[in-house]
Amino acid sequence: CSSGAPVTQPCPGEPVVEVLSRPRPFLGEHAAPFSAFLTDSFGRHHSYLRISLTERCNLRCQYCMPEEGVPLTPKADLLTTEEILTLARLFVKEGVDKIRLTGGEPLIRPDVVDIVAQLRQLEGLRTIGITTNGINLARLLPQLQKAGLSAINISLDTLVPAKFEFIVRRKGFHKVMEGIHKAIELGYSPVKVNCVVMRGLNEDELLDFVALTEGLPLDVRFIEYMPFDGNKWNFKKMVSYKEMLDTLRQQWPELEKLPEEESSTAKAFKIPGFRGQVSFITSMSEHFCGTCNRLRITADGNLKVCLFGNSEVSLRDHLRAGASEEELLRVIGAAVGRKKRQHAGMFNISQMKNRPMILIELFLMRQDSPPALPSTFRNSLRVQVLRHRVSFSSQMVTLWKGGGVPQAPLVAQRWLGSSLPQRHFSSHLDSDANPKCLSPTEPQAPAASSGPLPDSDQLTHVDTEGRMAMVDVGRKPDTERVAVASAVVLLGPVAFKLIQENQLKKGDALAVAQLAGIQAAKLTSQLIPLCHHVALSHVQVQLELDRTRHAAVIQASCRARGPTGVEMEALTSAAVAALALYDMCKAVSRDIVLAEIKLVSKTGGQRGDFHRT
Ligand SMILES: Nc1nc2c(ncn2[C@@H]2O[C@H](COP(=O)(O)OP(=O)(O)OP(=O)(O)O)[C@@H](O)[C@H]2O)c(=O)[nH]1
Ligand SMILES: C[S@@+](CC[C@H](N)C(=O)[O-])C[C@H]1O[C@@H](n2cnc3c(N)ncnc32)[C@H](O)[C@@H]1O
Ligand code: SF4
Ligand code: SF4
Repeated sequence: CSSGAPVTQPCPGEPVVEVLSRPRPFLGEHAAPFSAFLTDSFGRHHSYLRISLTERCNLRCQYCMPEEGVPLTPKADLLTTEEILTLARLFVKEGVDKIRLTGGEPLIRPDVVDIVAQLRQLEGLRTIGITTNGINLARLLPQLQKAGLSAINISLDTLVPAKFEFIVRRKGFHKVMEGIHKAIELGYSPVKVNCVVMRGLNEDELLDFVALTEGLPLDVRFIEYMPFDGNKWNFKKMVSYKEMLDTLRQQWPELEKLPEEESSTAKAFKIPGFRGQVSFITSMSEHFCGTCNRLRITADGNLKVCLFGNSEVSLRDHLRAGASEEELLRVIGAAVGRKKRQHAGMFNISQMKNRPMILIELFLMRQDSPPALPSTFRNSLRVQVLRHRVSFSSQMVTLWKGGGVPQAPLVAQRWLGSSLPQRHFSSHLDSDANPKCLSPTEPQAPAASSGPLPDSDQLTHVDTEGRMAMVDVGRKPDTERVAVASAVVLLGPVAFKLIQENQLKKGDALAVAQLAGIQAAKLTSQLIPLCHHVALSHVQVQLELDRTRHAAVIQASCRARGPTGVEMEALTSAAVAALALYDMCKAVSRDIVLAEIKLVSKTGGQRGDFHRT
């Protein structure tokens, strides 16, 4: 999940979950072993870290960003500069020697020059690169170069200004060209130009792009169009590497293949006598996962071990919870250890959920919206039920006002089900039956019914006539509530090994259990009869393998601001994640024990904090 409440430390007395030792390639007598934390179970060393500096962008490229835009993470949830540098320092200490700053558009982050300058101080970091759309490049490059920027990749998908505006939905062609020339002038070599090739859009410009390399020291890189949420990827729109190569060879039969660079995304070629070169990034038709050395940190602080994997872990939450370096490394090591051998294949990844590209570098789409909704609506629908009130994202309002989905209020109400009385809903519609957009920071509407608070010596779940009743929490003050619960699944050696190697026939058990836990937290009020519906602001479920016990240790953490706590959400989440793990493994063993479901900590309630000792 993208979100995640501050993660608590393992409790004293809890079993220590060790990082699994992974096979390491032979390194020679004198070479220092590469960090085990950054080595995955296939022996790949992750020495290249991509950090997204922002989710924002001054362009709107069709292949990267859904037309209706992307919901942005609140600023407070994005990594601060200090957090970025702390993480970078840690990764570099462990052996990362190349960092690429990306985004969104990294050059719209106001302190980008300062970030480069501070990264430059990190001993062991050999390359600091940026991937940019080039709009602000000419202006910033001199300062960036002085600060220590060593490599530049610039995106440009067409050499026709009018087409540029169509593809990126903004103006700016000439600024990008100016940026490219500035990079050449300042001595960057080669200047890499990234061109995403889409059939019917720009595949007719391949030769024009190659022609640029005759006189300029460019590496023009043709990129196969990749599928991400909301980018309308379609196999027919993708132009494969082989097809592009054929087109080039017809014009330049002498095209020469250059030696492969280790762990590079690109296959490079050169036309003899040309100053520059041409490359192909073949993520779709010929993946290069075997030599993958990349990790990513998203702008909201999640570690994403694979571009096409949707498993993420929040380093931000661990940092903010005061995790020590060792604890952070343990979390990083566990995530790297779970990295898959390769991506799931072109067609599978086009079916799976992943962030839109602009946010990769979690936005977990609501997956529980009713299937009857038109997909554009489903993807952009963001409705929050904040105890007795409903708020809609501005994006949603635009859609509505644009007449896209006139039945939206009804549909949303159906989605929310009967849990929300009509009056609460309609009070947020204006006289034209359009929703009023309330931001989550606006004062909350008073609770609809707020009877007396229960007496402390009264049974809280029984009314004065002895019937079952929910506690009325309407008058309790809203406070920030966090609860963490855990569960242990004793898998036995057979299921443990299969999970560890991700070899279960049913698929990635840890990922399924994690999602089940997140879903369960959201559904708690529907499962536990007298439990209130709580508008959760974060749910995080983490699973780690404990080799000593052949167990999976689950930790679920829930956060909400409100008058009632979230321990039931955290407990339900951990319990259901454990059940889901059982379900994934029952075909290989029934000797699986679900154990130790317990509350680890709870903060923010009137009765004081609880920490299990
Ligand atoms: N499959 C896969 N493709 C990637 C990954 N990182 C980048 N790419 C592809 O490479 C393209 C260009 O990305 P860049 O930001 O220029 O990064 P790069 O290719 O790693 O750049 P260099 O560091 O110069 O090698 C992207 O559009 C992707 O198609 C990755 O981790 N996995
Ligand atoms: C997400 S952008 C971020 C950096 C910067 N804003 C830029 O455009 O260069 C990083 C790279 O991903 C590429 N990209 C984005 N969406 C893609 C897609 N669907 N398929 C292939 N490459 C994509 C972009 O062209 C760009 O080169
Ligand atoms: S590819 Fe880069 S420039 Fe284009 S929308 Fe995505 S982040 Fe912005
Ligand atoms: S798809 Fe995943 S494993 Fe493959 S190269 Fe990209 S990040 Fe690495």
